[in-house]
Amino acid sequence: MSDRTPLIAGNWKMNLNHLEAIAHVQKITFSLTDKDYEDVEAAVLAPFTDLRTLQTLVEHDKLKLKYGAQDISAHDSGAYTGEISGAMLAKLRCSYVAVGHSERRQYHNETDELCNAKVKAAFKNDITPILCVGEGLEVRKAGNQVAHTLAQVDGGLKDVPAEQAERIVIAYEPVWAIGTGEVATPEDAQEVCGAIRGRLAELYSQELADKVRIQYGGSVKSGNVAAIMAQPDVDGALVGGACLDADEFVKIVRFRDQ
Ligand SMILES: O=C[C@H](O)COP(=O)(O)O
Repeated sequence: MSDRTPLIAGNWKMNLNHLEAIAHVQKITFSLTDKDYEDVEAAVLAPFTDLRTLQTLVEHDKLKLKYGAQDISAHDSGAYTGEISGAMLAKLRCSYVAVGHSERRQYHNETDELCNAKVKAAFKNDITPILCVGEGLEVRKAGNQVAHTLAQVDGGLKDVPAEQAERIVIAYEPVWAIGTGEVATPEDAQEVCGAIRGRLAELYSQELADKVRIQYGGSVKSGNVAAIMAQPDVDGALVGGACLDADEFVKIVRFRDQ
């Protein structure tokens, strides 16, 4: 049994404006008890426009729910219209930021090199990056999911020192399982999550690899989360669609009861 605290993070994607965010977070946090937070870390990754509201709500009501952003600029500041820097996110006390989500890789052509720069920007500002990796359907059909995903891990962690890498969260999200209802089997998730931990041991050390939390993402729901979380190298879930229903998200956080 590992001593890694599971991280259940809800990625709101481009949903919930700042007013809807208040109602949603109030519903979640009204349900979650101190006991829930003892066992599991729960977080939401919200649109940029919600973050100030979340900060105010969380700090004022002393909520234990963590929050973060869905993207970060690779740059510190300057003429980068539309981008949001790590320093800005840190000022809003974001704990986490997603880096290289497949939707950013697909629609914004984000490369491993850019993801690497974003991982470094997050650490520079003391924000924990959730580095998203995972293969598309063609790669899976060809049986190359492990090699493909490990190459993304290598790229994202290039020149990241051990004292930072030990705090990273890696989310394995097979693209074919995102938003499709097509969930990977627990064995599929374990195969790649286990390989990711093995690669971390090669790149750094077994001790470091044993500290890093590796999430699974892709059509996670209350009905399938327990079997996925039972895998030895799965330490959490990155939840998309199902996290938009507060009751469902709470059930996922309570995966041990499912
Ligand atoms: O970030 C979350 C993932 O993209 C999974 O989304 P999904 O749960 O809607 O499949």
